[in-house]
Amino acid sequence: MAATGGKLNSVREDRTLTQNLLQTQGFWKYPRDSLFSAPDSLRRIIDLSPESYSTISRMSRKDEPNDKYHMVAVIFFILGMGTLLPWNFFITAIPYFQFRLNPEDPAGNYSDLHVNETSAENIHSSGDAFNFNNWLTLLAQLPLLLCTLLNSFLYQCIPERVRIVGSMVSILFLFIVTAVLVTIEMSAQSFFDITMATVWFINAFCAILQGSLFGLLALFPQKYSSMLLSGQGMAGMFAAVAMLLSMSSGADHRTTALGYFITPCVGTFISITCYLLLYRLEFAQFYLSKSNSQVSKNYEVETNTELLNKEINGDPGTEKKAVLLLKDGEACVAVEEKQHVSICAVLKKIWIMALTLVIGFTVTLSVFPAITANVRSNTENESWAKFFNPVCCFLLFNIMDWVGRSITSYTLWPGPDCKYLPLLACCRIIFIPLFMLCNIPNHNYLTVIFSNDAWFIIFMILFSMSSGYCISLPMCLAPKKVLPHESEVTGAIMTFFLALGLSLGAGLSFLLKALL
Ligand SMILES: O=c1[nH]cnc2c1ncn2[C@@H]1O[C@H](CO)[C@@H](O)[C@H]1O
Repeated sequence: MAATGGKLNSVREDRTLTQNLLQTQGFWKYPRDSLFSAPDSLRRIIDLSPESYSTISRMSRKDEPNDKYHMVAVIFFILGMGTLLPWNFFITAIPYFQFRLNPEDPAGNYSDLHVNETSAENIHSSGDAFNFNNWLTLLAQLPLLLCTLLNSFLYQCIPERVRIVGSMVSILFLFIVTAVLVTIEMSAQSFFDITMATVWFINAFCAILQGSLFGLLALFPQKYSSMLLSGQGMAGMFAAVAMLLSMSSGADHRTTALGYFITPCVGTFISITCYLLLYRLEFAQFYLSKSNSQVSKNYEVETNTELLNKEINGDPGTEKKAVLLLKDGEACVAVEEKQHVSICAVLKKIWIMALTLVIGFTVTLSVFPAITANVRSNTENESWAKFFNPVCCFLLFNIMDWVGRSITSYTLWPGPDCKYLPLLACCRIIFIPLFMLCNIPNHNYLTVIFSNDAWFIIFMILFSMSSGYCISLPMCLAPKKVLPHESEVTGAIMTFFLALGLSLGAGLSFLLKALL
């Protein structure tokens, strides 16, 4: 009895010591080296076999690999780009698609689209009969919503490698189809139908890819998630630069479009190679092996449960269990609890963030790109008019969106407890009428008020920067509102609301287009 009392006191001492060091995620965490110095008494209580102890010692001290040349970080950046290449390459090529859907001018040069007054009007009178921008936005975002839901079931029955490689190979195939379509002559209706089917499937695979990659990232330290998000932001800039390069090549519209669509084929191929390479890198293998229960068992040692559980539970017979394991390369004493996560309880805590995210994406997608892609320059300068929309709409949006997202690395104003976040996000609704009153040819009901190009540029800078910030802020704040064991569910809920906001915005764009 006396001996037991002594041991419990030691645990208490160690717990205070380690709680002072670091208390996160239900883990009493020991910085790697302190496990082997400070908690001797605890090691006595934890019934550690010499074999297990040496495994942990070897793993945590010597065998934890480095991310050599930041290879794994770069790979996640490229994979992030890969997930948003389809969406960005399709929206940036809107002028090309509008040209193909304009049956009255099949031999024209789509690079001249913004210069040639007659051509631009044709696009609005005939090409837009298909409502191309709106359908493109809707048929890209709806499968995202559906497949994000589907992926939450698929992950149980299809292995992650099959899902990731399978979706990337399918995306590559569909991009090849899009590039081949450039060279084939066909009726506008057939071209529209095939393109829309391609957009639907390519974005469905993209959603599975995105969901699976986020699942994979849960095994890696936080830094790697930021790399993937940065890569996603870069995809839009990549598409805009590819469009500008192909337009400035001076080639005819077919060659220009072919060159443009071959770029994402190469990009997707590089993404597939990078993903396969990931499994060969020691650093990645180290984290990926955590998903393999066989391997992780090697690093998890059950403790002298009866004794320690009495201490952690207060009374015996509850579901808590003490284990020694490795987390992020550090040896930890963890209290494993069977904690039941209620989606409703999590939703109650994060609904303000979820609503802000939905409003942010709804406002953005309601006008970008469906409305903004139609804005034309009102200058006489031909070269400026030709590059106006690709530069001031797509390139500018993607750069400033990325800047807005990056601001959240420095400040999270107005903080997690602000109840007015959705109201702040609602302020962005003002951009909807502002863009609708810009220089868009063939207004039906509205008139052009902001005809000067400078207005459009100013609106675009404010709109895209606030968009990036409004989207990134709730994504960063939501995990701060929940308990550590609820963070995985929180991530899944926020991904669902992200897709919901994108789809609502895409739907709303039809209404706004009709009001133009
Ligand atoms: O699948 C997606 N996941 C995350 N963000 C997306 C996705 N599709 C579009 N956007 C975001 O929507 C805005 C307009 O293009 C951009 O911020 C882009 O990153």
